[in-house]
Amino acid sequence: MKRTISRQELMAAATMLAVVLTLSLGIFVSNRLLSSWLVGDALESSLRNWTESDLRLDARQGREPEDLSSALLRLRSFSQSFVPHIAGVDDGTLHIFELTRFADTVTGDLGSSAMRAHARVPLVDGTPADESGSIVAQEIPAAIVDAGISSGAVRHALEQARDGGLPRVTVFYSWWGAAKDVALVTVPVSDGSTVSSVDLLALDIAPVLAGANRTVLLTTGLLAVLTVSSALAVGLLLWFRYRDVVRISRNMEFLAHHDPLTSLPNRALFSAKLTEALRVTHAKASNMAVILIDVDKFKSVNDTYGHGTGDIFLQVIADRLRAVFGEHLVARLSGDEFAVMVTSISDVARITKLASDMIAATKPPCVIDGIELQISLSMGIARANDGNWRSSRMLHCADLALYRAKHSGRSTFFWYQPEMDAEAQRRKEVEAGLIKALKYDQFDLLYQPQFSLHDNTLKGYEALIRWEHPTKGTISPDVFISVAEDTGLIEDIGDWVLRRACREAAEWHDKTLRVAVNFSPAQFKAGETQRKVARALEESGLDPKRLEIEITESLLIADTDAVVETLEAISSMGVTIAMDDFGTGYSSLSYLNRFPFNKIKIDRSFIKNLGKDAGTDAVVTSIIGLGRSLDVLITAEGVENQDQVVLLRAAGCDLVQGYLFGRPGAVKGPEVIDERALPAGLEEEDGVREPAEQMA
Ligand SMILES: Nc1nc2c(ncn2[C@@H]2O[C@H](COP(=O)(O)OP(=O)(O)OP(=O)(O)O)[C@@H](O)[C@H]2O)c(=O)[nH]1
Repeated sequence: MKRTISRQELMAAATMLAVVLTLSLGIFVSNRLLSSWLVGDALESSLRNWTESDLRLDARQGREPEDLSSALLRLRSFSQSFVPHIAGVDDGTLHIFELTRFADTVTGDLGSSAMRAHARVPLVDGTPADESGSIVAQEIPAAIVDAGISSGAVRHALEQARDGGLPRVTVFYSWWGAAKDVALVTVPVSDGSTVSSVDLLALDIAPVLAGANRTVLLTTGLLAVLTVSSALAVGLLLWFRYRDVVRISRNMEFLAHHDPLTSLPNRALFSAKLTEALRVTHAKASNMAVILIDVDKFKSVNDTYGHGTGDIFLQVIADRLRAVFGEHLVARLSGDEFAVMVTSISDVARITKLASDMIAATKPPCVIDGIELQISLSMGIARANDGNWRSSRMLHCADLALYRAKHSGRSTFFWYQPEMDAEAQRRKEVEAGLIKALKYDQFDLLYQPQFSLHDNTLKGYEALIRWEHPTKGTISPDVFISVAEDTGLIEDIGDWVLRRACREAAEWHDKTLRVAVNFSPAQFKAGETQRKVARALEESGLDPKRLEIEITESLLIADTDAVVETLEAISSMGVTIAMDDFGTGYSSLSYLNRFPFNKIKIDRSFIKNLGKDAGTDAVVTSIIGLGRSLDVLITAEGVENQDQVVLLRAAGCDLVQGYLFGRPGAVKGPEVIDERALPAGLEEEDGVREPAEQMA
């Protein structure tokens, strides 16, 4: 398969090439410089250091020229004053003498075989150079060339010497920068005004080189080691950097498509895969499904145990999802929302089985830092069974099914059904209607009386909201409160109820009657709610003792200090705090410890079965007993017949509320219970249930 070279690979190759070139250049330059310094410079400076005193003219005239070579073998240095000394003296004898003398004094170091050749090259009279600038001399002596010096080098040396001046040493270098073992000494011989000839000495400088080369080799080796190790270090650094860059870009790539907390694919990746899978499904005319999963009451885990525990909780849930849906694509879409794409299974029964398995997998509790947390998941499933499905539609349909699961008691799953679209549409309309209702003041309050069973007197009313729709008539809170909670409109609606109830109660004729107002957990804002209560009291002038706030225990599931502090602040104003729907929650008794309630309202589901079921009787009796021992008033709601009243009174219940005593309506004057007037066994009329008495 043809592979293209990546930019990084090109860069690496270029870097390696640069390193090799730098290395070679470094070795060459170091060799050259060192050789030049150790050999050439040393020899030349020896020449220059030669002093007149070294050249004492204790003439031994007549010495044979052939002695010259042995004398020269001892060549050590030349003197600047060498040339002047020979100037003007008989060329042959004195010059030989001088050289001999010179050799006698300075050649000790080079050894007996140092002189490879010597020759004198007379320059052509007056015309040292031809038109081309080359030296015109007699033939280049063969002995010098044979000694290993090229004729070009000799010619060059002659050219330099023809201007006179000092003797000169030329050292030759190999291609890789090391000095060759032969050097050329050129000595201009002057007759006073012009250089008449040049003496050439080819010297074997191997002994000099032997020492120098050792140093050169050592230094070169050192340099090579340094260069190689620097190159390796640079290479290593470059490699680490490259590896980091690759790792970072891989991490970035991973993070762009995955959730860092659970390492599951994120929404972007899930949507892309879903789109692709739908395309394939369409092409193959097959089926696929999406399961949308939401953690139930996850906010309370965060609120109760902190976000750290919440994070671990999410990781545990992700692990359980992986365990059950291992073969399928599991993703975390947002906070506590996950999704699974099921492509390999298409029949409804098997997908349903998967969902049931997942619910079963939530049963074992999750233990985090010794805290046992129960996992509860709600799921919505949508299946694409034709080519018209788009990813957004799939997710939307699964979401509708999830909504149904959430509002059907949670910890369950629902399949998407086409009628859910109509339900979603209805909720949208309700939402739009609620916005208008707030704007055009379409809400109204009805009041349901609460009587004391001790003295049969009216003690107060519970305020219940109604929506007087201009075209649809009266709408029960059952229809719109859940929409208001889902959309956040509950805050404005709750505010309206509180202010209106306070204002109207302040105007009641009987200033001893209390008014009870329901607070949805969705409208309760720690730190803010007490300010709203204070403002409503201030605006209305209602005595705080006449106001009662009813909350449900779900508010206390999130047992944050802030919630308790807010309740305490409201209580300290003199307002009564009642726990509504007692007995329907998770572990009701534990919540009574968290805040000192003034009143507990037994949920109507218990009262309904009172006298019919021994177990319910026992629960109601014990709740009333609990109220007594805690010194908390007990109200029974949903009282509909006299048998219930008899049993409640026998158990010691303090207050009653229900159709038997009055439907939600307008406030009347002072009332007492006329038990003789009460119809025995009053039931719900026309199958219409008593509207929810709270906004939750
Ligand atoms: N610990 C933690 N919490 C998160 C994270 N992302 C979102 N959340 C919280 O998750 C909560 C999700 O809230 P909801 O789904 O609206 O509330 P819920 O309590 O699960 O309510 P239901 O879904 O109706 O059962 C919010 O409180 C977010 O602050 C996260 O990464 N870690």
